Amino acid sequence: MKTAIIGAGNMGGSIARGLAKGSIIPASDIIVSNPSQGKLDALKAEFPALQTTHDNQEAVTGAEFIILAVKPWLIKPVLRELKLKSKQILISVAAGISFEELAQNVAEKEMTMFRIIPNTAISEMESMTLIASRNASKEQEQLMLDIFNQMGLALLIPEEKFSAATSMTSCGIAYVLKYIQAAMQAGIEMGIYPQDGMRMVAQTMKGAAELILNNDTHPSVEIDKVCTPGGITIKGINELEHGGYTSTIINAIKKSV
Ligand SMILES: NC(=O)C1=CN([C@@H]2O[C@H](COP(=O)(O)OP(=O)(O)OC[C@H]3O[C@@H](n4cnc5c(N)ncnc54)[C@H](O)[C@@H]3O)[C@@H](O)[C@H]2O)C=CC1
Ligand SMILES: O=C(O)[C@@H]1CCC=N1
Repeated sequence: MKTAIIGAGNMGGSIARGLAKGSIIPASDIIVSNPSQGKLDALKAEFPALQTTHDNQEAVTGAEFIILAVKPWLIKPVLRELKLKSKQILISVAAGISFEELAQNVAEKEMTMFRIIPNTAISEMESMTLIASRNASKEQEQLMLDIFNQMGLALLIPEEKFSAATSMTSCGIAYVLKYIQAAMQAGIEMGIYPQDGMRMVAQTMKGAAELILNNDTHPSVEIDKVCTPGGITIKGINELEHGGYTSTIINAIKKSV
């Protein structure tokens, strides 16, 4: 399944690496296009079978999948220059660019399209990837889920839920990292070295995520297990609430929509 990736930045580069490491699309089927050479050289050094080019049209010619991973404001000009065939499958990574806008910029308006939103943990094969489809068969949807489930966890959702879910997951990873940073700052004030604190908090966060994902439990159940009546955790939990923790997170996630 020849796959063209347009843009070799954070997303395009990570998707190329994830695909090449996975078992569905071999590296020799992947061609990545980018204007500058450095990122292409880095990809080629890791996966010698992968092909690279500076010419977007050369990349997409004959490709079954075309993954658009340029900045949102470049989607329109890049798409308008491409000559796409009705049988090709267009996959856009651009946040905030609707199927309707994509369709307006291609000749084949009814072609199969997907929108995907990974987060930056895709570089670790631990992305939460959102997928929406347009004019796709069940088999094509399943293939997309299979591909992106190899790079973490993938979920197919309707396009109208995309911006809310993007805020929770793709922007959300920055909010989660912000918690790690804040907890580290507290540790530093109390004499914990930043490098030690970073590992302590990151492993704590990974453990919290594993508790939820492995047991299908609810955060309130897990929080209850930590909070000994009259103990120390509930003092911190109540302080978080006095400081508007829950409300601030709700507002932050809604602000990014
Ligand atoms: N960074 C993130 O966390 C996420 C980004 N996205 C979306 O992914 C898309 C790409 O974002 P990033 O990878 O972060 O940006 P980036 O700036 O790291 O990568 C974009 C790449 O496109 C290349 N490029 C520029 N003009 C080009 C052209 N005419 N043809 C081919 N390549 C060209 C750039 O040289 C660069 O390597 C954006 O649309 C963004 O909304 C989606 C989810 C998460
Ligand atoms: O901040 C942004 O616009 C991009 C899209 C989702 C995550 N980062």
